[in-house]
Amino acid sequence: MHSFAITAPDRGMENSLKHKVDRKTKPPGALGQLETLAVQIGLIQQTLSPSLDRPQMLVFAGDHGAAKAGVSASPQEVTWQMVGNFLNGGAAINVFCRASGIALSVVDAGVAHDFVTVDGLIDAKIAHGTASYLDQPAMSAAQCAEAVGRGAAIVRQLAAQGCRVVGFGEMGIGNTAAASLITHALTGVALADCVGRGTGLDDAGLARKQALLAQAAGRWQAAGGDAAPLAVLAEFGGFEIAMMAGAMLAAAEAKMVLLIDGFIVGAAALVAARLEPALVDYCVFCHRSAEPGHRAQLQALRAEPLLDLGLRLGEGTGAALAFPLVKAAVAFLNEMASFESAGVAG
Ligand SMILES: Cc1cc2ncn([C@H]3O[C@H](COP(=O)(O)O)[C@@H](O)[C@H]3O)c2cc1C
Ligand SMILES: O=C(O)c1cccnc1
Repeated sequence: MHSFAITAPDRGMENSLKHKVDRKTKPPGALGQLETLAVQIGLIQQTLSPSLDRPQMLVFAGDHGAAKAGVSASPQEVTWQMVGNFLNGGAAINVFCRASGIALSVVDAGVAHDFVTVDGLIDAKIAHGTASYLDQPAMSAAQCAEAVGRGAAIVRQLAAQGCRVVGFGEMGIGNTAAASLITHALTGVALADCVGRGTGLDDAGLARKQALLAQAAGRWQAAGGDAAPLAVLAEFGGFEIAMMAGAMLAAAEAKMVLLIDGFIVGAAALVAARLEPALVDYCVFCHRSAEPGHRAQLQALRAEPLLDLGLRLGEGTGAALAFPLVKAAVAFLNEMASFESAGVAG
């Protein structure tokens, strides 16, 4: 397995950063979570004047064998069709990345479709979709390791180009189901509390999804219930989640700021953080998803998300929407007057 050298940022500068924040022309603590964010980013970059160079969104796409069994309200073809929409600039994530000043690339981690080569699409396809975890592990250990490695390689290339902040998004019909199983297996929270309506299942659809996922969790338990992070990842998939986990590990290793989106990206972050706990120090948890299982992830990671807008879209939309706040945190640290420089008593 790949290894990643991830250490928590050195806290030696923390007091200087806090002092800089406290000397700004405002009451102490008045910028709330933005103050915590400014200190976090200063620590990640080990500077009192951080900069968010070359922000990049990576949208990882993959298909799920279990999608055909009816774990989603939407048909599997929507995955590749939405990839086309991303490449044409028409999806929500395109709009929000443009609005927030983030470049966007799409990664084919394992979509069940053959794409033509185009700008903006990174071909890292492991296979045409995973196997169904209703019958067997979604992927082999070798495929899982390959996905993690390819995700890491993509981010290392970005780091070499000077990217300091990377957002994570995803597309894959059926991937809320995979995220639910991963969350259940890694946190121990009851499966029923980790399963939600995804793209919009009705009550009968939700009951069916619950039953199918209980079957999958039962098969895993019967096979020994190995709860090691990579075992869980290979068991339930998907390729986009595995590739994101590798990309996140490489991003933390490169001391980038990681913008974590909602429930599915959160499942990848949970896997990565179980492998390398210091990863969370590099993560900005951008929003709280309306998917109920997101709560279990955030609690397990002791994360306080920036936004709570009732979003349940994925694609990286919550991360792109939160990025202006991240920029604002860095901007106030760099640009706001201090009591001394402004001649204000404080
Ligand atoms: C048109 C459309 C656009 C999307 N963009 C993101 N998702 C989101 O929905 C999927 C997960 O939900 P489930 O597990 O229920 O399939 C993922 O692809 C996710 O990114 C979409 C879903 C649809 C239908
Ligand atoms: O929070 C998410 O990532 C999410 C929720 C529902 C559907 N797709 C994604």
